[in-house]
Amino acid sequence: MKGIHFENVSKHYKEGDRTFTALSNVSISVKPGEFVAVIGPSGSGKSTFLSIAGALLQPSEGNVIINGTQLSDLKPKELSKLRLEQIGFILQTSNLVPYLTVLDQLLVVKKMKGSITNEDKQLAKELLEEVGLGEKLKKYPDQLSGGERQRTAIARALINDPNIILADEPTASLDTQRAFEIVELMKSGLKSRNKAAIMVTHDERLLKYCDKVYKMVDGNLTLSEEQSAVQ
Ligand SMILES: Nc1ncnc2c1ncn2[C@@H]1O[C@H](COP(=O)(O)OP(=O)(O)OP(=O)(O)O)[C@@H](O)[C@H]1O
Repeated sequence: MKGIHFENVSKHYKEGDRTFTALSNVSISVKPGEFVAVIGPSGSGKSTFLSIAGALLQPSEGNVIINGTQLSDLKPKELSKLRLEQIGFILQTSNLVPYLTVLDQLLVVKKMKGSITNEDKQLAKELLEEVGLGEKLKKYPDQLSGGERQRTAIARALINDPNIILADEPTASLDTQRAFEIVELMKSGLKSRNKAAIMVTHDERLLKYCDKVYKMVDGNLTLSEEQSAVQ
């Protein structure tokens, strides 16, 4: 089973002697090449869902399967390895390391897996060129615009050739034009590489770029009826 699959996943948080259900029986499959959006009001469970998809948080019940591997079968070390190799994260504020250049933001991810080869450097440069940052390899995050920082984050998410891309409000800090550019870039990057991608967003203008739109309401995930057309 390629891609990412949730089978009846629930997450309960303990609050004193009460239990709060943040995710309730969520089932979803995102296949390679599919770009899925999850929308929903604040507090509906989107971050909890994305954290579980990214193997950062364990579900209380149910199974998460990434490329055929059931996450509950893995030991902590194996989970970290899977996170590094199979999942690319793009976060709201890009989370770049302030003292690393654009090129090094990508290479540091490679370094986590071992030493950096010339091929790694070549690949990092190619990815940065693809996202329009070929001229900015030596710049630091504070020398970049918000859109350029998100472009760096997209290239970084792709450097290990992960199967799954998870994006949490990737356009939150951008104006409309930049937001569209970033989502178009994400879409072309993941479609050309056949990645399964999930984007959590508040911004309904971005849904036209997605193949399917799911709504999260009070921890329940349903396919939205106003599903966007496949581009
Ligand atoms: N560690 C925690 N302990 C207890 N409750 C939590 C915890 N994390 C989240 N919650 C609760 O679970 C619910 C879902 O939270 P979550 O952060 O997943 O929502 P969200 O849809 O991402 O919201 P937002 O759009 O505001 O980021 C909320 O009611 C939140 O208060």
